[in-house]
Amino acid sequence: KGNHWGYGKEDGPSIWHKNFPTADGDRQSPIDIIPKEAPCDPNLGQIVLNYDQCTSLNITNNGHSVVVEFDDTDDRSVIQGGPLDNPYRLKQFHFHWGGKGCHGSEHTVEGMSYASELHLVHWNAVKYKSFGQAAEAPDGLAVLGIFLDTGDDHRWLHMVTDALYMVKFKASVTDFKGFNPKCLLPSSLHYWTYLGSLTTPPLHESVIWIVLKEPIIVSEKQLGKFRMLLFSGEEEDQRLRMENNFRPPQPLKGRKVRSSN
Ligand SMILES: CN(C)c1nnc([C@H](N)S(N)(=O)=O)s1
Ligand SMILES: [Zn+2]
Repeated sequence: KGNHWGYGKEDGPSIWHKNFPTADGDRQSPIDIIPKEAPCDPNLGQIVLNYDQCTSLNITNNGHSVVVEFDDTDDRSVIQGGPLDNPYRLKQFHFHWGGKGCHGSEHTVEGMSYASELHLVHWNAVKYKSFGQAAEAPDGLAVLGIFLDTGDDHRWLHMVTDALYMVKFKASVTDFKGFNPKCLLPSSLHYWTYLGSLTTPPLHESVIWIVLKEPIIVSEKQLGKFRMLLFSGEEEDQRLRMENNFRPPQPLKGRKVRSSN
């Protein structure tokens, strides 16, 4: 069907342009970040995350990733500062990861990919009335990208991985209250920023990307739990393991990447 897409040979990133022509646009994401070509911009302030009043609602398997959704009916949890002219409301976060032993981040740094990448998706509720409207505006969304590298167990990620068995199948959802994603941040908020897009269809070119330089560390065991998720629904006969749900880097097309100090 027209809006079907996935990460397989027949429906993956190299095919998306057929149903989603924006895939060939001038500000597509992710990209390969080259630090020495991303000069420090002294006008870039620090980013400020006000997540203390955030309200997580549920965790769901949407057939492409595992998503934790938030109550975004008011400005209780926002990101502001840095390249942003307004506060942007937290709507959801999700992950992208690889297969066993393979890397699965979307952004790369000088050609190097990390094991996984966490995206915290925010929208500009000052200028736009809804997420949907913001998602189609050039300054509508702000996505905070955090790399996951492997090493020791992450002390808080278990709160997410312990819930994954409840959302094994596509379209499954379960309550997920009281989770504050502040616990998934690295110690430094230094970042790269550039103008890009959603990395999954419809690939709208509406994202101000803020990619943190410092990865968080999670264990192989914790990452392995993401791979028990399935792309397929409970009623489907094939058991397609959810892994390698990342889009490869896209052409920069003259864009400038800036660095906070
Ligand atoms: C509708 N929302 C919240 C999103 N649509 N596409 C999203 C992509 N997974 S990403 N990676 O955030 O661009 S997130
Ligand atoms: Zn994403």
